Amino acid sequence: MTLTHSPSHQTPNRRVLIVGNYCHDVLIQNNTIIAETLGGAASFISNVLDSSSTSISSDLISKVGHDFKYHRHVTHHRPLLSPDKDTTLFEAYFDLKIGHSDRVLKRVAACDPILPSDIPDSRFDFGMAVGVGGEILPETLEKMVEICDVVAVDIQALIRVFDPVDGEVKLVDLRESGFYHLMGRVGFLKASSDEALFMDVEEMRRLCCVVVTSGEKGCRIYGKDDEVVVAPFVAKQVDPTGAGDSFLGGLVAGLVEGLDVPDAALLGNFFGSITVEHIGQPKFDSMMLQRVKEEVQRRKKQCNLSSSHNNDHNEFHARLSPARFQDSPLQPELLVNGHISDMIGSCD
Ligand SMILES: Nc1ncnc2c1ncn2[C@@H]1O[C@H](COP(=O)(O)OP(=O)(O)OP(=O)(O)O)[C@@H](O)[C@H]1O
Ligand SMILES: O[C@H]1[C@H](O)[C@@H](O)[C@H](O)[C@@H](O)[C@H]1O
Repeated sequence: MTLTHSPSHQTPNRRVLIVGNYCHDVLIQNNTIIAETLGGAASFISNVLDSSSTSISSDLISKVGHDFKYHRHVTHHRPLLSPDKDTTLFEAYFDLKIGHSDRVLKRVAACDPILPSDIPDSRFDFGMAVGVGGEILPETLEKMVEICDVVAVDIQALIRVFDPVDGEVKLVDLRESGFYHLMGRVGFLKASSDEALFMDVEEMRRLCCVVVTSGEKGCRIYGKDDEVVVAPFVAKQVDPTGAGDSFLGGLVAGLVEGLDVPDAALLGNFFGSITVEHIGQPKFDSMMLQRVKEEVQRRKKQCNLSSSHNNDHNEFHARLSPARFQDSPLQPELLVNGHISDMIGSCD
């Protein structure tokens, strides 16, 4: 996979298939529940795709249980109901940090897996395998790579295992995950820097485009022959939940629009940075979205006219930055990175 742009001949309304369960997220600090929100990578991703592009028509395959609380929030993408099951539930403990990770996650309930037969027998331009609680099976991913031209995978869908007693999320090496044999058929593999420790990046980049996100530092793209660091946007973080999901939504929105991979990843950084400023799903400002759409179209035109545009990457960042602050009540010069505890402090 090359990282440079080849003029796209895309048709409007490209079909994207998003596969992964919605979940209930409970955020906990100091033995206190700080927030309960709709979660699941699929929900964050569809929020970005639906708001950022008019050229995408997305199908979302997700399962929830009888207790699902957010039917009114997901009217565009109704989940399948597993009446005998609970909705997948994660508790995120922000005061139990281990190593580099910013929170300890426990899967307290798990809904049904998504089976190949739950996925339509139809063709898609793009597939996104974005499970959170082990709901994507190897045979599910196999069907996705068969029916989608390109598949983007979040490694969290493949390498998570769950403690049998308290549900704590642990990671296994990708080689031992049961998905390893499918990696040569995947287009994009996204991992956070913690998750990237559970794969051999040098090996994977020969099979697919690897994107490693690093929170406030942005991300790094590993193509077969080249490597690019993509700069972050400044944000005041109150809750990191969903940053990686919104990043992936922005990346795929950019790719579907015909941007090259680094530019699409910049769009990913953009939506990731907005997400950390909100608890739960961010609601994007309509003027900000309009500005982003205009900048994406402008960038596409610029790239189609020139084959040596890669140095303009910084310019795209500079043009998106002001749009970024249309969504924030804060002025750019006042923004510093903070943590969820800052938010809790201000709520007291
Ligand atoms: N504090 C921050 N400031 C600016 N941008 C951020 C920040 N945190 C995350 N981002 C953006 O979001 C992207 C994804 O974040 P991160 O690397 O934390 O993913 P993740 O660990 O998969 O997230 P999560 O599991 O919380 O959804 C980053 O590459 C970056 O662009
Ligand atoms: O809603 C969140 C989000 O989707 C995160 O990306 C995932 O790591 C969590 O498990 C989930 O609860």
